[in-house]
Amino acid sequence: MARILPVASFDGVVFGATGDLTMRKLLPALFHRFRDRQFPDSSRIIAVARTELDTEGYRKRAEAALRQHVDAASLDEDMLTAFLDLLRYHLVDALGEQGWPELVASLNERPDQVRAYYLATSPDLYGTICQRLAQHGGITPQSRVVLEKPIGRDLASAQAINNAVGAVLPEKQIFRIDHYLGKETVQNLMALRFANPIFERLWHADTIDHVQITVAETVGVEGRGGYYNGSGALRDMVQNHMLQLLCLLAMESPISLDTDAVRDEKLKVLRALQRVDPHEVNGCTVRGQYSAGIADGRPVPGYLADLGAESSNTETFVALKMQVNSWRWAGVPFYLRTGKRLPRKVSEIVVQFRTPPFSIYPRDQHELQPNRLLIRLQPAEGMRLEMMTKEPGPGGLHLRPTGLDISFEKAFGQRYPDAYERLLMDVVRGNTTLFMRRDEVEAAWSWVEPILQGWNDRRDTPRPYLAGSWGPTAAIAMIERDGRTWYESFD
Ligand SMILES: NC(=O)C1=CN([C@@H]2O[C@H](COP(=O)(O)OP(=O)(O)OC[C@H]3O[C@@H](n4cnc5c(N)ncnc54)[C@H](OP(=O)(O)O)[C@@H]3O)[C@@H](O)[C@H]2O)C=CC1
Ligand SMILES: O=C1O[C@H](COP(=O)(O)O)[C@@H](O)[C@H](O)[C@H]1O
Repeated sequence: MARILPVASFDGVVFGATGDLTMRKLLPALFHRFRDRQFPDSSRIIAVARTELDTEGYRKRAEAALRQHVDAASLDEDMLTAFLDLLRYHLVDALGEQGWPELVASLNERPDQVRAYYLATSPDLYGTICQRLAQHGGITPQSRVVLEKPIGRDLASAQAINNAVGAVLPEKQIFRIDHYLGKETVQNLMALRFANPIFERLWHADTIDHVQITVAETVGVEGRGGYYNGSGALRDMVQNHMLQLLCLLAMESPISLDTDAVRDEKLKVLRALQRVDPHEVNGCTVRGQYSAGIADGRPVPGYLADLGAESSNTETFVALKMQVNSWRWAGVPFYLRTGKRLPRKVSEIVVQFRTPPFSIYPRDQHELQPNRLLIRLQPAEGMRLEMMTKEPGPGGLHLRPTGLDISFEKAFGQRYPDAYERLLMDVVRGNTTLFMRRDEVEAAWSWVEPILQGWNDRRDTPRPYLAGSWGPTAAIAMIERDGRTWYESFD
């Protein structure tokens, strides 16, 4: 069983409490932590939104969401009742006056309590919510604010949000969440690299041919079109999750596990990314938008039908070829791809090692060289080192690729907590290690912006791809032009 490190009693305030993220991710995560008695029942979870509800009405919505999103084996009825008792609802319009005095008065009944404000709303509201909280006396020395990604939609809006929030709270009390950093398998990337000298010796342009990062989803836009259509795959997934994965793969070893030591090294990678000038987007980016096809074995509509729109220039898929300008990575391409309505839900990293031009083995055997490390972030979390082995038995020499496999479930024999479970508890602890620092967010936007500009300058439209396919064929062409191919593990 995983070690449970209890946290202090807290007041958690969720703005956006009737939304998809709260119902599908935040409440289930808090329930699991409560069920494991990681926080005391003197804590309060205060739900905030505009919808006309009272606390009883909100508890009913929360119960329905928990019954839908928490596995039945974990849904102990007594625990569920006790958890729902922690919930309170406040009707507050972030842009209006209604509800603010009552909300803050309720919170200030316990002025010394750890107070975590989770902003699960559109990023446009982050500054206003923080300013209103300050105006009404809701910011205390024990207050933290959690900002969901993407923070803004470009560098300027990100800076404006960071300035507005930073005017109310110091950096160490601002938690910019990227839930991928809460995934155990993502945290394990640092252990893989910096706790295993064997890999650190190989982690270099001399031995690595290229790296692939795939974050594939089978879902479509799922009713989130209002947000997603203004975002697209580049802002939604690359500017945050995938660049964070790339940072952890490419960074130098931090001098310690101290929060800023780790974040300093990630920042260096973001600043070393080869800038894609707007006129270069064609050669190193591919955009796609899913059309009607098949998902999870059933017919599904295309993005426009999901959106209820006649047209949209929003990409639901993006593939990129990137370079990190450092001595370690010079000349090693990083291929990234992410999309909705792809054939499988999988997040996977492939480190392809170089195959030497010479071998003592026959050429037809030599060319089979897998010679790669697979890191499966989800599902079936684990790793596989693919290597050549001699087929047993007589009849000449035959080599076969096989794998050295680690299944984290088998190795550790326990439930993997959802990323939000760990991150929410770190917010209560005040531990910002697994959160993004302001300069990281802004450096990521600085790299993404010229690509957005290039697409805009070219009036680029996303290529259609069948739902259930691996995206536009141009994404395959992009990597195959370099004599490589996307790796698709089907186990
Ligand atoms: N959903 C997901 O899977 C993920 C979402 N995110 C991020 O989380 C945030 C929320 O996303 P999501 O839950 O999908 O969005 P939704 O549109 O589902 O929910 C938005 C929430 O904000 C509330 N809200 C809107 N306007 C106001 C206002 N003026 N005052 C107070 N509350 C308001 C809405 O409630 P009401 O209308 O009742 O006021 C609703 O609860 C976004 O920033 C998104 O990028 C990040 C990762 C994943
Ligand atoms: O942040 C987001 O992530 C989810 C995918 O998260 P995962 O943990 O299931 O891989 C994605 O569906 C959503 O569009 C995006 O906003």
